[in-house]
Amino acid sequence: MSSSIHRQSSASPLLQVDAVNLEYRTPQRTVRATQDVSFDVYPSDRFILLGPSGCGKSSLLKAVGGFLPIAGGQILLEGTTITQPSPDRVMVFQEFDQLPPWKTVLENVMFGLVASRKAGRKQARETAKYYLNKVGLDGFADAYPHQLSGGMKQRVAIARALAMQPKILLMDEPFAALDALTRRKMQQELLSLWRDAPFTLLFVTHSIEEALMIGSRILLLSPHPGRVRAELNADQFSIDDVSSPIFRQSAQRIHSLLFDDPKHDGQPEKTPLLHAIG
Ligand SMILES: Nc1ncnc2c1ncn2[C@@H]1O[C@H](COP(=O)(O)OP(=O)(O)OP(=O)(O)O)[C@@H](O)[C@H]1O
Repeated sequence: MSSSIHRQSSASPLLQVDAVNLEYRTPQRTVRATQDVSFDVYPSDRFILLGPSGCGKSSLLKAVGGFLPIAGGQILLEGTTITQPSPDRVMVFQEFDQLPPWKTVLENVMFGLVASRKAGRKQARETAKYYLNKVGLDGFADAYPHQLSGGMKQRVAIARALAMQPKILLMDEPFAALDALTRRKMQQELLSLWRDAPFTLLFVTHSIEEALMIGSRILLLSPHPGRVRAELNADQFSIDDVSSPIFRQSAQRIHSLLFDDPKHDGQPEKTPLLHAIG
């Protein structure tokens, strides 16, 4: 896989998240979800947001998706401020019920293309078939979501997202509800899809192992409210390395960066730490 370090020297960032504060306001109180979070995502990055539960990973993804207004800072896609959802940012969620159950698998994948007028019905059908084939589901085009396993439903959600050819694919713990074997298979399949035709991925997980396997770059966030702890290059690992000593050492190092460094506790990072791991 190509290194994002080289891309960074030649390409402009696709996505710029600049000193972003996110808040949830209720009549009783305001919850600060992230504080001064900054990062850049370059074309074809597999960029991971990694941190403990409640550090604001999903909130950041929602803000990039245009579903959550920001309380401070700015988010730019190709230099333009994100203010609302758009088909150029498509989200895949953890939940298996993200597919309308009354539509067949094929109709589910076609739907966004037709609704957004990216394609007419005929072309949407062809594109949908192409991506269903890519995720190994061409035999299930006429099935309904309730006839599929959890892994198959996630494959449909991925096919539906890729069919839209978004500028950036947003994935919120998409494999977290799967059993361990299916999860590993889906991770492999996602990387294989990326190798076939690289896309830009912003992927949320709280699994250090998954971050190292999937990511080319990893942003570590501190516990609630999320602040940047460090940014890592992680392009050197493949799924086959998962049992290797160097992989284990890197996972341990990330664990320490996330949880063991007392000098960062409660202190917002002024400058994200840049590390190369491995
Ligand atoms: N709708 C909401 N209303 C109020 N507070 C919220 C809401 N959604 C999230 N929060 C709060 O914002 C903070 C960040 O939540 P978020 O879901 O973004 O974290 P996360 O890192 O994705 O967590 P997890 O890994 O558990 O999904 C948490 O303190 C959470 O309680």
